[in-house]
Amino acid sequence: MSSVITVDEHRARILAATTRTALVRLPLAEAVGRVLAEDVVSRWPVPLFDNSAMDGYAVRGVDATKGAVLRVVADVPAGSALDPTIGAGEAARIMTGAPTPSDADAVVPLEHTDLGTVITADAPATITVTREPTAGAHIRRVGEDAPAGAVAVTAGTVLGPWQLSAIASAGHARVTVHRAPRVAVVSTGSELIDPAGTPTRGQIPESNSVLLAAAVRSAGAEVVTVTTVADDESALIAQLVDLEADAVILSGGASVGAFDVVKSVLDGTGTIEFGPVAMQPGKPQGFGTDDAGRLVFALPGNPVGVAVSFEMFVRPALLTMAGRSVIERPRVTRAAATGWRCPVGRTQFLPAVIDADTVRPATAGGSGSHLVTSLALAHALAVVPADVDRVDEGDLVEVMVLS
Ligand SMILES: Nc1nc2c(c(=O)[nH]1)N[C@H]1C(S)=C(S)[C@@H](COP(=O)(O)OP(=O)(O)OC[C@H]3O[C@@H](n4cnc5c(N)ncnc54)[C@H](O)[C@@H]3O)O[C@H]1N2
Ligand code: MOO
Repeated sequence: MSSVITVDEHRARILAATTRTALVRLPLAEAVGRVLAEDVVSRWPVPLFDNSAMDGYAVRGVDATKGAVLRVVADVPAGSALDPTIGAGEAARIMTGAPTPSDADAVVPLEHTDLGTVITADAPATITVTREPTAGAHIRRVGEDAPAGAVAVTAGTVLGPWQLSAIASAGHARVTVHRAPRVAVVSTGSELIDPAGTPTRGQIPESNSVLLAAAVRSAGAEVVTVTTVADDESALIAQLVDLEADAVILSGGASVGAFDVVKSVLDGTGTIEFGPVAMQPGKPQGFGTDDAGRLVFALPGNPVGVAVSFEMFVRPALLTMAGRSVIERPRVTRAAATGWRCPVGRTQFLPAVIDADTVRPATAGGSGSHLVTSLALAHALAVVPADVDRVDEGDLVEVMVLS
């Protein structure tokens, strides 16, 4: 893969090699962010039974005229299995969520009685109705949300808090989902030190693994290891042996430098190939499947290149592995608030700031792949085609929205 290929070609190659993870049964508490693999069918109607939407009194509507005095003959708290008989001129005190007695056809809220919301341990002997209920008032009917046997959540849905709540209500404590992809992050470079360290000449704080691990987690995948290794072939090989991962993301050492060990160690292993992709930043890329079947992404070391490469190549693959069908970021069109230069022959991905109408570079320094601080300001990537050499103020620009 030494001739230049396009971003789309590289992506297609990656996605062709990407398969979904195995199915697992997970308790609901562990399933947030996972993709549901099969429809979840409600075991019962939702709500399960007619119940009160208010704290108040279950009544026969015909009796509950304004000013009527009703005898309170029963007390029905939530969780009660009681189904008291309610005769003419009678009522049952009832709490929100409690099953409405079969004889009742309306609920009078506490506020619509002479006693108001003053609560006593025991139900009062009588109440006076101060506002007449409409027919069926404040009764939540069995199955009005969903009938028994209905599909509560469909296969393919990404499980968030609301979906998990619907599944629990449908009577299921576990779900069948695609297992979270397991990802190892390996930064390479003899110049890298811990961010809390004191750099001597030539050293810099290691930031790519911080970005990648956070990005992997944001994409709903699991980070199994995060390591930094020097530009040393045997150290890198030792690091890669026995990695329990579906995918390995490396940064640095992907280009043509004398000490680019990632390329020298991995090029030709399994299906892994290195070569330039017509993009800026992120030109030197390596990708393939290693002998253990793991997807290997060898990203260039420059931090903005790492950020862009993750967005364009790694994230879509991780989402595909996790069973997602939507793997693209939304794209919008905005007018450039200012002009900037673009590299001819490479699609430009520029960290950008957008508002309702405009897009502008996140940094005044242009699109350099080393401008790591610009990433903190950006929440979008401006995408400028390879044949454009500059964007002028007012030009319409396509933008990927990242958050
Ligand atoms: N003669 C040529 N030189 C370069 C070419 C080329 O085509 N011919 N391509 C340039 C481009 S474009 C890129 S991008 C870089 C990519 O090089 P590598 O993938 O080998 O990356 P490194 O050299 O290891 O690092 C580049 C840069 O990023 C810094 N870095 C690396 N890792 C980290 C990290 N974990 N945290 C923070 N910063 C990191 C590193 O110090 C370098 O400054 O090659 C060009 N050269
Ligand atoms: O492709 Mo490199 O990331 O432009 O500097």
